[in-house]
Amino acid sequence: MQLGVIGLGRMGRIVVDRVLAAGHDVVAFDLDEDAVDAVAAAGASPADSIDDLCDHLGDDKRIWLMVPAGAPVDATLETLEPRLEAADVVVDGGNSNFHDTLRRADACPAAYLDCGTSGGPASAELGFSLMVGGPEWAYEELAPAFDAVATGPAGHARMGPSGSGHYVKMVHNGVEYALMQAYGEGFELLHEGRFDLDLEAVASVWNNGAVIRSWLLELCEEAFREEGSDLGDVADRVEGGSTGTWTVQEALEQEVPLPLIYTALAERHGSRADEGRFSRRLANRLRYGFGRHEVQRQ
Ligand SMILES: NC(=O)C1=CN([C@@H]2O[C@H](COP(=O)(O)OP(=O)(O)OC[C@H]3O[C@@H](n4cnc5c(N)ncnc54)[C@H](O)[C@@H]3O)[C@@H](O)[C@H]2O)C=CC1
Ligand SMILES: O=C(CO)[C@H](O)[C@H](O)COP(=O)(O)O
Repeated sequence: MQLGVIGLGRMGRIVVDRVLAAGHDVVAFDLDEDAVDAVAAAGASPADSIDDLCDHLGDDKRIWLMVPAGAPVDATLETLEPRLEAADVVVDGGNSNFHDTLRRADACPAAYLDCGTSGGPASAELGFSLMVGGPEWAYEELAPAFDAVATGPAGHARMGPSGSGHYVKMVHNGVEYALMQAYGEGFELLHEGRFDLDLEAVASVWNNGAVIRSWLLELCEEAFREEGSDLGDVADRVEGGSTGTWTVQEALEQEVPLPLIYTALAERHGSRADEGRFSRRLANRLRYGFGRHEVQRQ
């Protein structure tokens, strides 16, 4: 198949590389010319505008957006839409708010797939977990691309109609916040408590057979190995927060109590007062582990 990819940052570059590695053709565009040059060197056809990308793709366009959520998605769609028809398919692989997705799917002349993407840049080798919403025929049509970008056929599934993919990813991120908070609190007690412990060794032994082993715990182990048991100069400041806020807002609307996820979100807000809490310093470092988000340092 031939796939157009718009947005070639940390995540879009991986989409391009994995789709090329699976033997498909890629036409790629980004506002950043250096990013376009880099994927051209890797084998993609470069486009110097969205119109140029559409010219390369011809009829039955398949286009994957991997730009930041919010205004960049609307700006991209505004330019794309005059070039789209009902037989075309657009995938939004970013962390868009599902309310925005419902509005966009309704307005888009093409079939619109919302694709929640989990795994982060650290999963370039393994592939991502993809949660897809939208028309079934469009999901089937894009299956070769999903197979390539995900860990394989088991790494993607259609969740339901438009919006459901981003809805499931929003809840996934709420769970991510709560898990980071739980590990952070446990390690904070171990760090502040009555024994002088090697936290890399604790994380390592927990990752070998313990009930609480997980990828996030492997990233805790990596963080202690690279920063030391006291996390060095990693600051008590956790950035991000939009996806957790949406999860809590939706829980309030649905009257479903989510005290753990709310508390984890509130801890992020609290971290902006910089009180030096160990749990938040670990959460700050873990966001680098999975998302390559910049580590805030003291
Ligand atoms: N980094 C992560 O761990 C994950 C990120 N995501 C989501 O994936 C999306 C992309 O994230 P990243 O790759 O991390 O961001 P990034 O900031 O690394 O890359 C974004 C790219 O989009 C380009 N861009 C921005 N506006 C554009 C426009 N109007 N037209 C064309 N290109 C444009 C930028 O030049 C940049 O190269 C976001 O929605 C993010 O929330 C989803 C899962 C994990
Ligand atoms: O989706 C992700 C991981 O699953 C991204 O890393 C996202 O940026 C994390 O959310 P936040 O920025 O709110 O921490």
